[in-house]
Amino acid sequence: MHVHVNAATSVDGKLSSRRREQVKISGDEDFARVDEVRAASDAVLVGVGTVLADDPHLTLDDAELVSKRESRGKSSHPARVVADSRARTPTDARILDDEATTYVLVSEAAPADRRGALETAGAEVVVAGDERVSLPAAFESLESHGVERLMVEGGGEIIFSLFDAGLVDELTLYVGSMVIGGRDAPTLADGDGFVSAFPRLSLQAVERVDDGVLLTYEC
Ligand SMILES: NC(=O)c1ccc[n+]([C@@H]2O[C@H](COP(=O)([O-])OP(=O)(O)OC[C@H]3O[C@@H](n4cnc5c(N)ncnc54)[C@H](OP(=O)(O)O)[C@@H]3O)[C@@H](O)[C@H]2O)c1
Ligand SMILES: Nc1nc(=O)c(N)c(NC[C@H](O)[C@H](O)[C@H](O)COP(=O)(O)O)[nH]1
Repeated sequence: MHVHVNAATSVDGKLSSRRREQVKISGDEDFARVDEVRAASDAVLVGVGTVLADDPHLTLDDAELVSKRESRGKSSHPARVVADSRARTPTDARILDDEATTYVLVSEAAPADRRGALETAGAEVVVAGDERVSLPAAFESLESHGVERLMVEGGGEIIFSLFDAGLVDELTLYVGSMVIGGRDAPTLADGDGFVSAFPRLSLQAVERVDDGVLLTYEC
């Protein structure tokens, strides 16, 4: 499976503010590019932290991209995936509407009633891992459902885990020309952080987009 992480940060590496509320870092051109990356993917993944903070929809905004997918025999939108060990996704989350298939990756620790509630709300629940979602095992399961290209839209906890597990193939990072600051504001890669064996990336392209910079890396 090809795993493409896309994110937008401030110049100081923050994904949002210390309030963990969504901050519009990208401009129109970058959001249009994000829509194209979504359209080229079989599924789009976020961590449950992003679902709780942003309540994202993760479908395509551009009707032309929807028709192009349909003409290629694909579903109208990529599937949506949330990594959610304890099945905390609210049943009224926007990702659980019927516009696209939604997989909720949970661990064995997820309470049975929460799993059931998510299934009733239309989610396909995938169990992988004991306490926390095992990303390698969950990705194998997604592959068996036909997911060959996976886009990851954050946040910082899940992105760290993906780098830690060596699962990232490509990173596109939009750096907006703004400072967010705050020692408790989420960054591109949070988790425990690395103290050695830092993942090294190979810079492929640097491009001016909106009033910021788009960096493309092979990982
Ligand atoms: N600017 C951007 O591009 C962008 C993109 C996305 C999000 N954001 C911002 O980022 C913030 C949310 O980021 P976040 O770091 O709090 O949340 P996150 O990475 O979206 O979700 C983290 C949660 O995912 C769950 N998870 C399940 N399996 C995991 C695993 N193997 N490794 C790590 N986590 C796993 C954990 O909860 P359980 O232990 O309960 O499973 C964890 O707390 C919000 O402020 C949002 O606005 C910004
Ligand atoms: N590329 C990007 N630039 C930003 O400035 C920003 N704040 C996000 N944030 C990503 C986060 O996951 C959002 O929740 C989804 O981008 C919302 O997706 P929807 O429009 O609801 O489909 N992503």
